[in-house]
Amino acid sequence: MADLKLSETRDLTRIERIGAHSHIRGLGLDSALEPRAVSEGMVGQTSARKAAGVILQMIKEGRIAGRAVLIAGQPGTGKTAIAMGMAKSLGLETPFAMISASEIFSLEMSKTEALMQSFRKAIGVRIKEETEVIEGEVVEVQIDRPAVAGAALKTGKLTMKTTEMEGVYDLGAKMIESLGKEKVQSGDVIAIDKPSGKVTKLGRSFSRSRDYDAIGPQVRFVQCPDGELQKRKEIVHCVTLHEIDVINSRTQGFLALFTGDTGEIRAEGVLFIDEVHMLDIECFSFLNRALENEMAPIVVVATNRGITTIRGTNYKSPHGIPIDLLDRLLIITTQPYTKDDIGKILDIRCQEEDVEMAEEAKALLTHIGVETSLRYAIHLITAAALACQKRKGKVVENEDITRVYNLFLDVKRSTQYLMEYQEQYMFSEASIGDGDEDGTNAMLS
Ligand SMILES: Nc1ncnc2c1ncn2[C@@H]1O[C@H](COP(=O)(O)OP(=O)(O)OP(=O)(O)O)[C@@H](O)[C@H]1O
Repeated sequence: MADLKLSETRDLTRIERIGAHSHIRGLGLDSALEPRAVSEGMVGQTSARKAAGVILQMIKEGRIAGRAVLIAGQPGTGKTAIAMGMAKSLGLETPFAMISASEIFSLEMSKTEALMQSFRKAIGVRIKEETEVIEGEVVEVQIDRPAVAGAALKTGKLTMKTTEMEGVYDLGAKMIESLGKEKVQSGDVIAIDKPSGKVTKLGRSFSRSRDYDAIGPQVRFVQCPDGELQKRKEIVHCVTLHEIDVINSRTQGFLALFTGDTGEIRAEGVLFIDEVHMLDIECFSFLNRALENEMAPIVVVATNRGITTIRGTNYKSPHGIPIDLLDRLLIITTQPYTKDDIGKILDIRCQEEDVEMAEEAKALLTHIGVETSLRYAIHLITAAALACQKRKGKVVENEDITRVYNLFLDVKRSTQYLMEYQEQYMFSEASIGDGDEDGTNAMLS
């Protein structure tokens, strides 16, 4: 008989972002790195995608050290989408950290400390563990009730089997609790991680498939495992250095993470710094050095600025990036979208947001996208779906699009509105023109 001990474990879960780029699943390239027209959520922007694909190839061959990537292009031309596509193509587990350069300037941390933290969020460590598991079909869970309520801790016995053997294990209170939490009953196939005592339900044994009617279609049936009940199993987790820092700052943190024999393999990660022109000269010099470190993740920066002042200096430079750093960057440019591309991206977003839209309404929305911006048109999808829901409709029609188009202003109309009513706003140019240099009159009125 074996004794099962349960030590406290903390699951590391990352919060998945469901948002603007959730439809991007890769770069949509074929095996020859040629971009497919519409693939993995990606549309158009072919030369930028192809260039990104070549960079991925360099990453995979380990030939990118000391360099980084700059994606330059107008707002809303898919710079973030391409960076996301690169990260997704590197593998689902690839750490991808995204920051906007202005986040670095927080009060709690120094700029370089904050930059360092984001670097650590993008460096992954794959931890290979070999642990002992007990895997088999549950024959019986027997729990002894204490004679007097609350007098002693609960104990019990767990009988498990494989196709070749059967074993009985003593249960302690914690183990009983975790079996209860997973609602384990006889006929279930489970795995128990021995060092931590974590119980995972793998499914129901095929021998119980006649119970099917009673339990419903959501149950997964699996074969009763063969071989020994107790096995050594290899488990691979991918955690970032930042997650390790966080766990490490808690007591007993490391123990929870490293159980059994561990080996480490480093995983490539991607750090995406948006609005890179917001970094200042000190951060740029930090980046220059950090890129030379062999642990550095792939750094992809993006900007929509042209020739502008480098923050913290009086000098101007392309994209507001110092020439020495610029020289290390592989530069990809994105181009404005055609009407056809905008239509296809909107179509993908409708699917992603589960919104059914009539062809005519799609054409209208595409037209709006061309006249205003892709982002604005994407935002109208959810709003139009809500308008449709309100009138108890199932399919978004022209009327819903028109309604939300009139409710929410795009940049052009908002500017026009301000031009017409500027004297009613604080600090408006009009009040400065009137000789009220600091705008106090406008503020007080
Ligand atoms: N080629 C594309 N295929 C599919 N979706 C795209 C493509 N390009 C952009 N999108 C989507 O359009 C929206 C706007 O694009 P994105 O945020 O990538 O633009 P950006 O160039 O980073 O803008 P900014 O300069 O304002 O940061 C996002 O929801 C993005 O996922």
